[in-house]
This record gives sequence, C-alpha cells and structure tokens, in this order.
Amino acid sequence: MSKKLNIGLFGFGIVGQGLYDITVSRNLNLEFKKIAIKDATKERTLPSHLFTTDKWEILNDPEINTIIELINDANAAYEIVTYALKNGKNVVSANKKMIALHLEELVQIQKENGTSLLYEGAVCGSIPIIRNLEEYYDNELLYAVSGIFNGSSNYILSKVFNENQSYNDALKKAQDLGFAETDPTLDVGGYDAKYKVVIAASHAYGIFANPDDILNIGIQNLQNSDLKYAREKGQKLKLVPVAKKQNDKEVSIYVLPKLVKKEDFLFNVENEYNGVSVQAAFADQQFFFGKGAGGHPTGAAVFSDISALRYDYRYEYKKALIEEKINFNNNEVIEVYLRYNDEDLINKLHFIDIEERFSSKDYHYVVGSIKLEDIFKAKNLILEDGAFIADTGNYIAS
Ligand SMILES: NC(=O)C1=CN([C@@H]2O[C@H](COP(=O)(O)OP(=O)(O)OC[C@H]3O[C@@H](n4cnc5c(N)ncnc54)[C@H](OP(=O)(O)O)[C@@H]3O)[C@@H](O)[C@H]2O)C=CC1
Ligand SMILES: N[C@@H](CC=O)C(=O)O
Repeated sequence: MSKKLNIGLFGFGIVGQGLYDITVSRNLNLEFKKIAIKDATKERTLPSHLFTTDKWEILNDPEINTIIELINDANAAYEIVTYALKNGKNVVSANKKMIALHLEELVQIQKENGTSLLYEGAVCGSIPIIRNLEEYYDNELLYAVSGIFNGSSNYILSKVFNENQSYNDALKKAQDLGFAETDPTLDVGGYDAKYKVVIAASHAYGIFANPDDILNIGIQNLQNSDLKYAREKGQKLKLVPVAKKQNDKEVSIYVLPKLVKKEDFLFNVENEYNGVSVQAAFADQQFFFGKGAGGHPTGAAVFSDISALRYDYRYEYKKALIEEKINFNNNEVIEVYLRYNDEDLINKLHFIDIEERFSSKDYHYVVGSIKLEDIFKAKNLILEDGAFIADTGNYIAS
C-alpha cells in the first residue's frame, strides 16, 4: 500500500488548476489539505475554506507531508521549498528558474534532511526527460542533450513562420493560452530554456553550472528578413538550448536560435510542443516529443512526481557522484548567421572566420565562425544593435 500524501499546494494558476483537474479524475491515496495563493480576492473554482494567503498555515502543519510548489515567484518559491525540505516535507516543483539557480544547494539540503525534491514539470512540460536522464541513461555516456525546451517561443516562431502572424500577436496568444511566463522576456530571451537545460545537464553530466555563466540569446530581435533567409534555404528557425560534450572533461551549454534543416527532428516540432534530442554513445540518437507548456500537460508531469513520492522516489544525481568531474566552459566554436545594423558590431565580435557576407541598403548579414565566449561577452552589444544571431548548425572542423 502506498503512503498517504497530505498535500499543501502553493499556487492555483494555470499549472495548479491543471494539476487539480487531473488529480480529481484519479483515485490516488492523497488529499489537498490547503492551497496557498497570493490574492485572496480572486474568484476560485474551489470552496474558499481550502485557500490561504499565509504560507505558515501549510509549512507548519504537521499533518501535511508533501508540498507542491507551483507559484510564479522564484524568490518566494526558494523560501518555501528550502523550508519544507529542511523540515521533513517532500516537495514537487515546476519552478525551473528557482531550481536552476539553486540546484547544488537543493541537492545538498535533500541529502542532509533525507527529503526529496522532484521537478519533472520544470523541464519541457509533459516530456519525462528528467526521469529518463536519471534512470534510463544513468550508466550511458551522453554526448549531447538539446532541442526545443520553450513552448512560448516555439509557438511564436510557428505562428510567424507558418502563418505570417505578427510577432506581437503571436506572443499575446501564447500569453493568453497560459504558456508564457509572467515576464515573457524569460521565454523569448532564452532564459527559460537556459534554466531547463542547466537542470537537464545536471542529470546528464553531473554538473551544476551557474546559469549566469551561460550564453542565452533568444528570438527578441527576429525580423522578417531572418525568416526570409531561413525560408530561402528550406530551413526553419527554432530556439535551441544545447548541452554538448566537447571531450571527456568539458561540456558546452548555450541557448541560441538555430537554423534547422528539414531532416532534423526539430523541423516538425511546432506550436507549444517541445522536442528533446539525446545523443548517447551506445543508444545513439533518441528523440522525445510532447507538449512543453500548458496547465494539463505540465500538471500531468507534476502528477507523475506526486505519484512517485507515494513510493519515496528521489533523484540520486548518480552522474554527480562519479569521480571524473566534467566542467562547463564557453570554448566551443560554432558557425552563426548574424543579421546586424551597425558595421562596427562585426569588428567588435572577433569572428575567427567569415565565410559569407551580404549587404544591401537595409539588410546586412555575415555567416562565420566564432567562439561562444566571444558571443557571451558581446551579448548586450548584439541585443542593443537589434541584431539577430542564429546557430547555422554547420559543423566546424577544429
Ligand atoms: N504555464 C506553464 O505552461 C508552465 C509553468 N511552469 C512553471 O509553473 C509555475 C506556475 O506557473 P503558472 O501556473 O503558469 O503561473 P500562474 O501565474 O498562472 O499562477 C501562479 C500562481 O501562484 C500564486 N502565487 C504567486 N506568488 C505566491 C506566493 N508568494 N504564495 C502563494 N501563492 C503565490 C498566484 O496566486 P494568485 O492566484 O492569487 O495570483 C497564482 O495562483 C511557474 O514556476 C512556471 O514557471 C512550468 C511549466 C509550464
Ligand atoms: N513559459 C514556459 C512554460 C513551460 O515551462 C514555456 O513557454 O515553455
């Protein structure tokens, strides 16, 4: 018989409500004791006695043994999650920002307190990638984990590319559908994808990389000329996080738009769907596909974690325990397409090589190879110029 879970839920927005809908349709040995929200005046779909704005009513209730954290505030989430884990309560969270920023500490807290933090819903919504990295690939040598990790930016790219919708209209729809973060800069700027790939990399390679050290440039400067460039090449633009082994000891992690070729699995991943490609030494390439955002898909991943907690499941971070440490750096050289406005930007970027250059009255671009570190250092210059940069995906011989 599984353990009874008495749940304290934090957040009753898109994901909280989605999780609740799923839970009532199943007959598990669990009960929602209390739900913490922020705004006591909002109308709710459940009786008011279930709700509280006082987090201590949940955190200090000895009957509540499980905390489900689904709020849209990473700082408050950190306080809630660490307090719960330190005080004997297991936690499920979907807060990728909070998890990526504090992962090493969260692992330590679990170890010291014998508690468990699960977060499948934090990475690629409904796709069970964390559990697979943790369990299925635990002894497999992984070369790369990459894909489409953000539903909102993929939704926008699909709408502007396939249906000629405007960027702003598509973003507004992604927000209305509940896919976007409260601050959508996190989605379109590639931060959300970066937090997710940092979490995935900890399970794939055993490294706890600091998100602040990782390059992320998103689709915020996308223009019609960039879409036209991709179309003319028979390619699509996607926002792609990458965590890739350079050799036995080094991994590069970055998030950039990518020119995706027809034969790539990501080519057909549209709207809020995500796709995760795992390149393994022996299993070779495997591809996971599913909804990356939305209340029910994400709620389903949270529900699966809750179900796993009934049997005291915990992540073991096996790859972090192995002796040969792997380090993250930005030394990799990649080939990029860069559409820019000010010629001076090109001089400041330290391209290793420029293979193609085009300039007309109002459209200038180069295709060339450049070190990730140099893009990282010039990120603000690139964004302020209004430039758009994309990984061409072409192999650079070293
Ligand atoms: N939406 C999605 O598709 C996905 C979201 N996520 C993550 O899930 C989390 C929730 O997202 P989502 O449901 O979309 O967000 P919403 O904005 O829809 O809901 C947020 C909820 O959190 C509550 N809240 C905010 N601050 C506090 C606080 N300090 N204490 C208690 N409750 C609080 C809000 O209360 P009130 O109702 O009173 O405003 C609201 O109910 C985020 O971390 C997000 O990144 C992960 C995967 C997918
Ligand atoms: N804002 C996120 C929600 C899920 O993680 C996204 O668009 O993917």
